[in-house]
Amino acid sequence: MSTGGNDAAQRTNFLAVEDLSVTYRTGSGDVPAVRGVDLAVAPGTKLGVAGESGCGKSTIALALLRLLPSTARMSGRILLDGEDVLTMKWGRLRAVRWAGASIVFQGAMHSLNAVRRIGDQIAEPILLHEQRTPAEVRTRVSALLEQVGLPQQRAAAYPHELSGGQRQRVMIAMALACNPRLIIADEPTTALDVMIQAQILRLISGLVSDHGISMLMISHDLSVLADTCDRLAVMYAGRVVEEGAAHEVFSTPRHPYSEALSAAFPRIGDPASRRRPRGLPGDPPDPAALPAGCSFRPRCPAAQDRCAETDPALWRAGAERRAACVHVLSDEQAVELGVPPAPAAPSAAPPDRPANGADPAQPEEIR
Ligand SMILES: Nc1ncnc2c1ncn2[C@@H]1O[C@H](COP(=O)(O)OP(=O)(O)OP(=O)(O)O)[C@@H](O)[C@H]1O
Repeated sequence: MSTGGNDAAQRTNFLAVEDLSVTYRTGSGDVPAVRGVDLAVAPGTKLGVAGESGCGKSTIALALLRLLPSTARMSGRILLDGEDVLTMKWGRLRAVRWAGASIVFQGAMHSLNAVRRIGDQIAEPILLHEQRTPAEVRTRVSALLEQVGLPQQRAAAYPHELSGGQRQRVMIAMALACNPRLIIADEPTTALDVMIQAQILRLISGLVSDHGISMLMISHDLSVLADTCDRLAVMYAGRVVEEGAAHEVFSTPRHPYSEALSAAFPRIGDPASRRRPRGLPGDPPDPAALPAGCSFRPRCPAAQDRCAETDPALWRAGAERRAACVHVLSDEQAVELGVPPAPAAPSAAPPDRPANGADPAQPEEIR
C-alpha cells in the first residue's frame, strides 16, 4: 500500500517511510503492530498521524529513530533526507538523533530526569552534538527557554517545580536544541488540560513553521491534527486507511473509520462542532488475530459481504487522496482490481453516510 506518490515526489520528501512493518516478538506470539505503512513529509510541512490507542502510532514514532525495544523486528525503509535510518551505522544514527530529527514524547514528567536541573537537561544534546564553550551553551539554553515562553531563570529549576505545561515547553526546547530538520511530536499534549493543550499546540506549530522544520504529529484527536497539520494519515490496526489534505480528510472523510474519528472529535469553533460528539462502538482488533478481509469490517456501519473477502489497498479517492475501502471504487474499478462488485441494494448505510448511520442533512444539534 502506498501514500507516497511518485519517485520524484519521494526524492523531495524530507521523510519518506516506505512499506514499514514492525512486529513485536512476545512470549505469546508475534504482534504485527505496523503493517506496510508508507508516509511522506515534504520539507517544512506537517503530517498528522491519527488513530485509536493501539493502532501503531507510537511504534512508528519510535521506529523513525530506531528507539524500539530489541523485541521489535522492522522491515521496509525510513528515508531521512534520502538516508535509510534502518541501515545506518550506530555513529551516524547518534548524529541524526537530535540534530536530524528529534522527538517530543507524551508525558514530560516521565521523559525528564527528576533530579537534574532543566537547564542542564536542555544543554545535554547541545554538548553531545556541538563543539561549544560552556558560555555559548548557557546562552543557547537561555535563548531556547525564551523561544518556548519560559523565563531564562527557570534553567535552575527541577522538573517538579514546573507545571505540566511548563514541563512540556522544556521538552519542546530540548527537541529544538540542535536545530533538527524534523520534529516528531507523539501526543505532545495528552496529559495537559484543554486550555494548556491549545497553547502548547500553537507553540509547537508556530515554532516549526518559523524555523522551516518538518513535523510528524501523532494524536488520537483528528480535529487537533486538522487544525495543526497540512496532511493527515489515518491509521487503523497497524495500517494507513486514509491519507490526504488535513482539512479534507477531517471535513469530508472517505473511509468510514476516518468518518467515525471525525465525528468523535468535532472541531472547536466550527459550526459542525454544534453536533454532539459521537463515539465509535466496539474495540480495535487484536493485532495478533485480525479479522479476514478489511480489519475495520466488524465495526463498520457500511460493511458489505464483499468486505470479508477483500483486504483493501490504499486506492485513489480524489486528487492527492487515498482510502483503503471498497466504497471508493467504481464498479468498473472493482472489476479491474478483481474486487467483488457492490451488491445491487445496499445491505447497510450508504457509504456517504456518517459512521452511525445518521442523515448528514439532519445534524444532531446540542440544545
Ligand atoms: N513492546 C511491545 N511488545 C509487544 N507488543 C507491543 C509493544 N509495544 C506496543 N505493542 C503493541 O503494538 C500495538 C501498537 O502499539 P502502539 O503503542 O504503537 O499504538 P498507539 O497507537 O501508539 O497506542 P497509544 O496511543 O495507546 O500509545 C498494540 O497492540 C500494542 O499492544
